[in-house]
Amino acid sequence: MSSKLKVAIVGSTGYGGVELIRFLVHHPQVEIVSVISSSSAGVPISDGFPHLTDIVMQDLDGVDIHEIAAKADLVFTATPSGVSTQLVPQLLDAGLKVIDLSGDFRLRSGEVYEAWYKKPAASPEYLKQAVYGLSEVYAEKLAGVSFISNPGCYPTATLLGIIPALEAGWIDHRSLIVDAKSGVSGSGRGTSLVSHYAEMNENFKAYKVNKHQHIPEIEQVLGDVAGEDVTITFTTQLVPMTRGIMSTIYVTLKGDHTDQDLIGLYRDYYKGHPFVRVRGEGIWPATKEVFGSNYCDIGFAADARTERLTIISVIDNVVKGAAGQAIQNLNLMMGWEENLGLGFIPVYP
Ligand SMILES: NC(=O)C1=CN([C@@H]2O[C@H](COP(=O)(O)OP(=O)(O)OC[C@H]3O[C@@H](n4cnc5c(N)ncnc54)[C@H](OP(=O)(O)O)[C@@H]3O)[C@@H](O)[C@H]2O)C=CC1
Ligand SMILES: CC(=O)N[C@@H](CCC(=O)OP(=O)(O)O)C(=O)O
Repeated sequence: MSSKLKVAIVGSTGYGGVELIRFLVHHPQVEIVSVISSSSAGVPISDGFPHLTDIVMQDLDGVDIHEIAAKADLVFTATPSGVSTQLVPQLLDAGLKVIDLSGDFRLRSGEVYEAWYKKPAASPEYLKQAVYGLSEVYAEKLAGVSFISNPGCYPTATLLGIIPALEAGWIDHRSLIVDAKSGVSGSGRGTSLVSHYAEMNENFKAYKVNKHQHIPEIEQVLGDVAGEDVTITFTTQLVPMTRGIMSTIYVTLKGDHTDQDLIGLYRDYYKGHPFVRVRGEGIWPATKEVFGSNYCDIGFAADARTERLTIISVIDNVVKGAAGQAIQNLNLMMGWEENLGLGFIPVYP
């Protein structure tokens, strides 16, 4: 009998699900017992994803709660928002641990969720069970819990870039402007006009400006850190690349803080957390430097002339923004080393 943790993945045919498989196959404490699809049950997963040939040869299972509970200890739900709302409560009631990658359980208020996602919210009873899994910030709260709500991709890059300076009182949160760009895989595998090659190639496009569903998620966490309401100006843009998010943050500095001060502050804050890397003075991170990895890389430019600070934070949206952080959270939940199964060097070039 294997003593490994038995995990199932719902949404295993999506970008987040397939990336979970890529990492979990090498995780020393985990066995993937079920890869699940609501539309292709019975089909070998390698039929749809030939890159898994001879590596993962399981047939896809259907979404059957009793069957999942009979096989697994923990379920990753890599499902679209609106699906997890219904699915996760059933999994929890069946005694399973859950790590949900969607936006359905990140916001504490169901009313706020409905206002931004334009979908019915999960019931408050389950919303309050979710622990928000921004790994480096909430590591201690994640140990031993049964239900983690994984952060959004834009919030991960943005919050990791802002929180140390906000907590130290070095920035004026009323002046926060976030200019964020994402690769196209951020919109999932389903075909849409957005990801159509002819629409996206040779194009650079803003969307959901000041209306993006990740705004209340970022504001909720920053409000907790600041101890008062925080609002941000937030522009999201689609870049013609497959993976990667760059969040460029502009904020007014409180006091005379140099790049070296900021580098020291952030290195101290993230000490012991291997996946946040702080660049040296005058070196700003690029999305390629984290491609395929769980790193979040951060660089600074403090400007004494304008009294403003520019923070640049990059992640791979499918890894640190989704599957990688979900596995990091699994490790924290189970009391394992934070980087177990995630020790990949970014793919370069
Ligand atoms: N892509 C990214 O960079 C990020 C994604 N996320 C979030 O993670 C989640 C997954 O995203 P992503 O993998 O990109 O999305 P995809 O669209 O690529 O995949 C979603 C998967 O969910 C499955 N699914 C759809 N409806 C149902 C249903 N009713 N019941 C069970 N499964 C269903 C589909 O598979 P099938 O039809 O086979 O069931 C599909 O493959 C989303 O909530 C997304 O917002 C979060 C951060 C970053
Ligand atoms: C490029 C792109 O389209 N990205 C998606 C991110 C979706 C996502 O991660 O959605 P939730 O976290 O809210 O579930 C978007 O901007 O809506």
